Amino acid sequence: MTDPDRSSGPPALALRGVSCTFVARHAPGQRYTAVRDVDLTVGAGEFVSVVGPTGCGKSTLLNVAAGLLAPSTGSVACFGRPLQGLNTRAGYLFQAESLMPWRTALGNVMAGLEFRGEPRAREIAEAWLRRVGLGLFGDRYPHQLSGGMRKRVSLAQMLALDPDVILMDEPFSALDIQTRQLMENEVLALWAEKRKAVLFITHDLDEAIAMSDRVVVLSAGPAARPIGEFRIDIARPRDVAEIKTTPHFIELHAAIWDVLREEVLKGYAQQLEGA
Ligand SMILES: Nc1ncnc2c1ncn2[C@@H]1O[C@H](COP(=O)(O)OP(=O)(O)OP(=O)(O)O)[C@@H](O)[C@H]1O
Repeated sequence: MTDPDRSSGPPALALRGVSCTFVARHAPGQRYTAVRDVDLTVGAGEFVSVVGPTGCGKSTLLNVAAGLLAPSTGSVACFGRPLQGLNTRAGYLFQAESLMPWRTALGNVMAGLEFRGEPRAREIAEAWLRRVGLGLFGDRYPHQLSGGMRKRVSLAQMLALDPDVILMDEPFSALDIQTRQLMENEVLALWAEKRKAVLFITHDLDEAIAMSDRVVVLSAGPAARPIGEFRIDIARPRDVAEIKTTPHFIELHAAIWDVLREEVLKGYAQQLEGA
């Protein structure tokens, strides 16, 4: 297995000195700095999670990496090239449902491939549906599938396009715990095959540790920034449910929670003030 530290070449993603300022939601004349001066890299083949209190700016950073949001200051590079507009080397998986309700599962997985003009769109989409365990469900519409199945279709849709960088924003948070653990294991198994760079956003520390090579902790906002970084030296392949009871996992959890706890309390207090 390749050690991401030893991979040569530029990182898959490099955010340098990134700040994002918005018009404040509750005070339109004022500006709100969500994140300030953030340096964040994801090496080629590396799985990096960002955790932080609610509203600290995790999704903002992901949107910057996706090219959906231009930072107010700072720069973003993907494999050494400055990002201009959408990050075309990245694939996304978001928390929200993203399937087209008027297309079947197969039709949804085929959509991006067709858009690209891929002549083997159907064949590739069928193969990916089988890979995510939905080979027999290609003709179902999203409303005829369970939440977990819909998430699998979204995963197949994203992976079928073979992105070099995968961006995930709390993709499994709406799923029940058993489905969630199955999906996490499946994502890890698929990831292990190709070792694409992953930037994974979650507020769930257990999930972050279980999945990642590295966990970055963001401070509470405003002007959130990374305040801790932890290498997760747990052997792979991992079973996300099983490793949570191992002494090393518990040790890592305690060390990261030690940094995160105060920020979570700050974030929670801010949320109550804003309510
Ligand atoms: N377009 C915008 N306009 C104004 N404020 C914004 C905008 N986007 C984000 N914000 C603010 O920036 C801060 C960071 O938001 P963001 O969604 O990145 O946080 P998060 O850490 O992903 O939150 P959560 O954990 O709740 O998903 C929040 O206070 C949010 O209200």
